[in-house]
Amino acid sequence: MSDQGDTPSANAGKTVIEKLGGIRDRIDAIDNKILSLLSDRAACAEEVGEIKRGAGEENIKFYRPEREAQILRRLKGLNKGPLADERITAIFREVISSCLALEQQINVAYLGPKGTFTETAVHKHFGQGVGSSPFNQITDVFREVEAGTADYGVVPIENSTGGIVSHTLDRFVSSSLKICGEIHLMIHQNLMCKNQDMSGVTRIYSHEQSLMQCRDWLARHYPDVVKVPVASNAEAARLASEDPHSAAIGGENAAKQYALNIVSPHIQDSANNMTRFLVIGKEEIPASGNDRTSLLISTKNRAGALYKLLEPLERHHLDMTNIESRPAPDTHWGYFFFMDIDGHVSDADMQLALAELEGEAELVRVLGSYAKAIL
Ligand SMILES: O=C(O)C(=O)C[C@]1(C(=O)O)C=C[C@@H](O)C=C1
Repeated sequence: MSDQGDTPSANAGKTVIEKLGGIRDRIDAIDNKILSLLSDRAACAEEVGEIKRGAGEENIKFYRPEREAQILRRLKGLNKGPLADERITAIFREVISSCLALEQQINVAYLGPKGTFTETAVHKHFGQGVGSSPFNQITDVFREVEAGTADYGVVPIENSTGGIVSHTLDRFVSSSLKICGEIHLMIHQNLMCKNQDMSGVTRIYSHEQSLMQCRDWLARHYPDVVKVPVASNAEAARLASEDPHSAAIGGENAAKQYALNIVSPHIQDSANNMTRFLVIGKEEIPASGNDRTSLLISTKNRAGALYKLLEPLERHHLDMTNIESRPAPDTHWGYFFFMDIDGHVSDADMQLALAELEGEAELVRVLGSYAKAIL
């Protein structure tokens, strides 16, 4: 069959079956090429793994998030469609994840239980090739990584509707772990129950953040149904799976996990409901070319203290994208500030600003420099 075998003119007069047959032949030939190229790529990854192992250096890293970010960014830039950037990124994420698994199996601890948005974030960032284990508390995720039982951890840090996750911020104060990456996940909330519809349902379970994200929709559609906050959306789904008079709000994963029917999809009040997650680990990540740096700074509670912290950033033209303050109860310092700044800690202007900040603050700790989320 020629390459042009199924062009409109070549297809004229053919039956639908014949036309489809021609295109399917082409798809089969393309799949054969993709398979062969995937095998070549996987063999390269095996070679990379051998070189890394052979280098004999302690702490050599198989997982290289900055390199992964560069690959995905480059391919996203080259993509001309018709597949959306998001799909191309997801496909190549899986390819890289499977290649990494040939080099080394890595384990990721996350805020569970199974079926939460954090689990979805783990696989959005690491693909399906990693091992993942759920833990009930944010502090448990930190502990697993600190103890070396898990290589990395994933925890939520902020939601565009619900705001900051203070447990995560506070835990950095007592931890020496680094931030190795960030994940942005669009959050779609769904109403789900055991039956095909909501008749007979008298209560709706969900995490309080999710209830908040759907507050207006719930007030419009189910003003008289009792809303019950529980520890996680997955727990809500579990409860709804055991009681036909209950429903739950959560992600598709939670519905799948507990075999519930989604009776109303995408019920969150804001179309741009996004949660940001952090990847935590033990190492510092080299620059990828488009990075963010997170700082933990403590200062005495005196007039103008915050202004003094911001001055060095302005002097060195650094963009601060986020700042959060938290009280520091057991110290004489007064406040901790968590800042996100565009750039990498190895950049010259960042180094100058950090040196000046150290002169102003009681404590300046770089929590990590890491590639910005790709999509
Ligand atoms: O370039 C490397 O260091 C690799 O290990 C290869 C590879 C890849 O498949 O492209 C795999 C895992 C790393 O996290 C980054 C990239």
